Amino acid sequence: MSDQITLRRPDDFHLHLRDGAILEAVAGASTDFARAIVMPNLVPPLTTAAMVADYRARIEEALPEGARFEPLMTLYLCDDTSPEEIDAAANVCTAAKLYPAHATTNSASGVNDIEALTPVLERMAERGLLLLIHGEVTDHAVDIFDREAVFLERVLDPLRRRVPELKVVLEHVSSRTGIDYVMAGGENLAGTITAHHLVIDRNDLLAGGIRPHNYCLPVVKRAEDREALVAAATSDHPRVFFGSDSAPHTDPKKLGPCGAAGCFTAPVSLPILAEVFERAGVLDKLEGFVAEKGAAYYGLGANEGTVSLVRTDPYQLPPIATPDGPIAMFDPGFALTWRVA
Ligand SMILES: NC(=O)N[C@@H](CC(=O)O)C(=O)O
Ligand SMILES: [Zn+2]
Ligand SMILES: [Zn+2]
Repeated sequence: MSDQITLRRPDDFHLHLRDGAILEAVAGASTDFARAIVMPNLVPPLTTAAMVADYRARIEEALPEGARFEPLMTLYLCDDTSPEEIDAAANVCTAAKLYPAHATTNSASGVNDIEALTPVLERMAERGLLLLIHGEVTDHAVDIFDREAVFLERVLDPLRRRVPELKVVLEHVSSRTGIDYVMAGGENLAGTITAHHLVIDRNDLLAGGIRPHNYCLPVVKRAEDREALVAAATSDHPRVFFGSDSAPHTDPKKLGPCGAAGCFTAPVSLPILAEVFERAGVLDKLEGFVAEKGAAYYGLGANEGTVSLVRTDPYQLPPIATPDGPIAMFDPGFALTWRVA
């Protein structure tokens, strides 16, 4: 049993850094990662290349002195996005993000008519921008636990047939159906998996008392779904890789009568992943999941340098303080025994 793991510096292919005081508070929490795909669901959302460029400058400003961390930027697609905006975005963005309108946090300005977006998606394919997707339908008649599976047949499959040359990432895959679909999807479809979807299921959200800090979207599902995600993450599949979806909200936002969706995982992601891969008996595959496969799919070079994890006495991390209240650290339900050196 090894007591140290050294990996090529990893990437986080789905991260929320927020803005203002929360950005200040959390920017330093992701700098074990060399790069991260930064989500555009701010208030207001980043619907133009100019807004993205300004936000990128605010992130650089908020990073700790000397941090080696490259934010990879994304454009927020809406019904009004034009192919010309894609041309402009190609200079500052790595990808564009599709939120079905009202699917998740700050998605009210997302896309209502996805088919009408086809010329925009075609331009993205020409420009080499990836399409990142929050893959849930918003139809109230569809049970929330089925919304990812229904999205695949109603929305994603037709979209991929309309624009087959577009590189797509189904983000934060949460179900067996979803990950099976990704793994069978061919070379222009990939999936990201979070740390929290690998360690909690809906019992951890709802059994024995409701735990708002375990509430995220897509909502965590059955144990068998979690097991399918662990099997995929720890496999050799080339297009399944890590995106934390670390999504900080202050406790006043999480604990109200209509609590916000999102788990703050950035500081604990790597220790949780080490535990998951160790339990699966494949610690040697962790580097592929966090530092190789995603970069290859995105067409990015491999990172320079390494990060080490060392085995340690069980520990927990405290919340992060902000002027608007604490941001609780995601609790995987077991004590962490790996620490970033
Ligand atoms: N995952 C979440 O539960 N929340 C994210 C939005 C998202 O990624 O869907 C957030 O911005 O808070
Ligand atoms: Zn999402
Ligand atoms: Zn997210």
